[in-house]
Amino acid sequence: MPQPIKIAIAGALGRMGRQMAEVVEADSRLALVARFHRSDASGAGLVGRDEALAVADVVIDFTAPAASASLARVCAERGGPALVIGSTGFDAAELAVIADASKVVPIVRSGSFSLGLNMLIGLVEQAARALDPEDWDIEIFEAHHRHKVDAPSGTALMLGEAAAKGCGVDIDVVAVRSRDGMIGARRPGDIGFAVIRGGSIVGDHSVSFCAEGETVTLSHSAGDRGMFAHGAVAAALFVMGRSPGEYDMLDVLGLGKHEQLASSAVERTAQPANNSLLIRKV
Ligand SMILES: NC(=O)C1=CN([C@@H]2O[C@H](COP(=O)(O)OP(=O)(O)OC[C@H]3O[C@@H](n4cnc5c(N)ncnc54)[C@H](OP(=O)(O)O)[C@@H]3O)[C@@H](O)[C@H]2O)C=CC1
Ligand SMILES: O=C(O)C1=N[C@H](C(=O)O)C[C@H](O)C1
Repeated sequence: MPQPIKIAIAGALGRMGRQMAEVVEADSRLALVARFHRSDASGAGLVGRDEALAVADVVIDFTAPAASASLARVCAERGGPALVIGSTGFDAAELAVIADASKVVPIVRSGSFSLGLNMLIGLVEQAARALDPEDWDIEIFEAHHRHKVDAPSGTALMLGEAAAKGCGVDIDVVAVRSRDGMIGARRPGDIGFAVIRGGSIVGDHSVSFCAEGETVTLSHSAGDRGMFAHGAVAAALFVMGRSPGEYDMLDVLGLGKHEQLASSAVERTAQPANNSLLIRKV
């Protein structure tokens, strides 16, 4: 029986931090060795960040962009541990910090650790490739709970990138992230984003392809945060002992640019698991 992987959880008092602790504690392949909140907070089962990093093999981080970028920098400076980052809402400078850190430590970062959502991304790219953007307008919709602070969601942005990739265009050129007032007719080839926030919605996303007289909609609805946590566990198992680099959920699922490397992790995740759903669908 291999030694359990030592996991530290950042943002331990957040919605995902609390969910992660439950899922990690229930998984015999993992040992929850530390939970930390803001870097110097302690008490109530929490330790300081540096203490947590000293004892962990992998840190799982669902916090906020600045916190995740700073955590990645610190992990790189100390030469570990490996990181799984689920935070969303990064700007270019923060992404550059994470990319730099990934030259020293392995990092899995994804705007969604949902298996179904990552499958949807492939379907969206395929549909966008098949449908002529002159005839089929692409519109992305997302809905989240009232506490969410970034928009569009990280997932909506990933879906937009997939659609743009399928169309062979640059998302930064075609994205329309807000509309208000006399904005004029829709420009052919634009990819629009629409956002709602309310109540306790865990996360709904859809991508509509709208033509004259017909609309095709691909959608995903998250029912609870547990499945994000199970996806993050699969990412932690994948990233443990991996070479430095920035990986995403497609790599974890064996479908990404590091496909060859990923296949061994899929075998590892196929050990006795409470995330068997994930394995069956890989
Ligand atoms: N990739 C995925 O599959 C998923 C990603 N997410 C993303 O994860 C992130 C967290 O979501 P959620 O758990 O709902 O959010 P919460 O606000 O519930 O939790 C975030 C936690 O991070 C802490 N935090 C915020 N800023 C900092 C900082 N600068 N330094 C240290 N700690 C900080 C917060 O502390 P405090 O309360 O003191 O501010 C809080 O404990 C979001 O970016 C969200 O979009 C969420 C679900 C799934
Ligand atoms: O903040 C959330 O809650 C979520 N955030 C992620 C995102 O921005 O896409 C993933 C999920 O939809 C929940």
